[in-house]
Amino acid sequence: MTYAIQTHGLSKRIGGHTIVDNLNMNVKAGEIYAFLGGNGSGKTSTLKMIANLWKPTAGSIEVFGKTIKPQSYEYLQNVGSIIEYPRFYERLSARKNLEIHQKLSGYEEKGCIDQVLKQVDLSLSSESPVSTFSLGMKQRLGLARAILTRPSLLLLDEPINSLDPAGIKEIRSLLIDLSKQRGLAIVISSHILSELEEMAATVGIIHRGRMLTELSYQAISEMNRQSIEFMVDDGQKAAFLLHERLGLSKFTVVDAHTIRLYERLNEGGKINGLLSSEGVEVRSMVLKQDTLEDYFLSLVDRSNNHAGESK
Ligand SMILES: Nc1ncnc2c1ncn2[C@@H]1O[C@H](COP(=O)(O)OP(=O)(O)OP(=O)(O)O)[C@@H](O)[C@H]1O
Repeated sequence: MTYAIQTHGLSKRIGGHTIVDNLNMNVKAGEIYAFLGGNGSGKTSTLKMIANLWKPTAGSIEVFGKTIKPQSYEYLQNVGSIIEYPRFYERLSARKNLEIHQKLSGYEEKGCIDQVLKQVDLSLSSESPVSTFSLGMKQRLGLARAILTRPSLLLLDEPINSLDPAGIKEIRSLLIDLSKQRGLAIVISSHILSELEEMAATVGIIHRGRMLTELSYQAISEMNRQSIEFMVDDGQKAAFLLHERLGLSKFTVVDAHTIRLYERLNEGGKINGLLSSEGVEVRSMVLKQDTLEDYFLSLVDRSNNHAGESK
């Protein structure tokens, strides 16, 4: 397995506060990786360390198998990034901004500016000053600049959160295309789960500087399953009946009164009937869609409770 990024025990302390805490991140080459976490959870700080804008306090980072040192800058030729807000020479045109970037990075390939402008759908506005661009256009120009030198890894810090739904859709399909066409690994940080879960092969969830979990797409799809949630007076007895009488196995006992069933969803009435006839009181029966959002919130809850206990 080739990894675009692996961090090992990565930590950052500033002013006595640990803002990235022993973080292990694993981004495979060529995949889209959603880096999810609430405000202030440490996403930008992590990306800054991967881009060598900040030095870690502890731990290490490998990019395509090479350990990053404070003086390593060559690897950045292979890394495009938009960290925090993309800044441009506002009075200059989009094309001029890209020409300057091309010159500074020493990347000579002819025609690449036209190609990326086309890819981000800015060909028609390429001669207009950037100051006349909407936020969405600036985000797209930022992407054009980040992919201009044909990197194998893109680091995008919240590239979609300030866009309207149409803009989000556009950027999302552009990123999926880029990843497919160029085999780019893309790390996208966000605090909006629903926008990323459809496109990401892996999701990493960060909270208070710690990686709570990394999930594959397959695990995510399983999480997006439909289920029937039964609220009952006796969860154990209900579970016994489901298993022994109906031969069901795809269910989870969430707590003493809650059972979530993932099979034979069109037979809810019949199952309800059986439970009742065997003396289990069914208080409610609801069709549910588990989402990554639910999972994320439960992980954060668990982590908060754990932090509370260890104080
Ligand atoms: N230069 C700095 N000096 C001190 N503390 C900082 C600095 N930069 C960030 N922090 C703190 O580190 C924590 C993590 O911030 P970071 O910007 O990495 O989070 P984030 O997940 O990107 O948040 P957001 O989604 O709001 O951008 C926050 O508590 C923030 O206040």
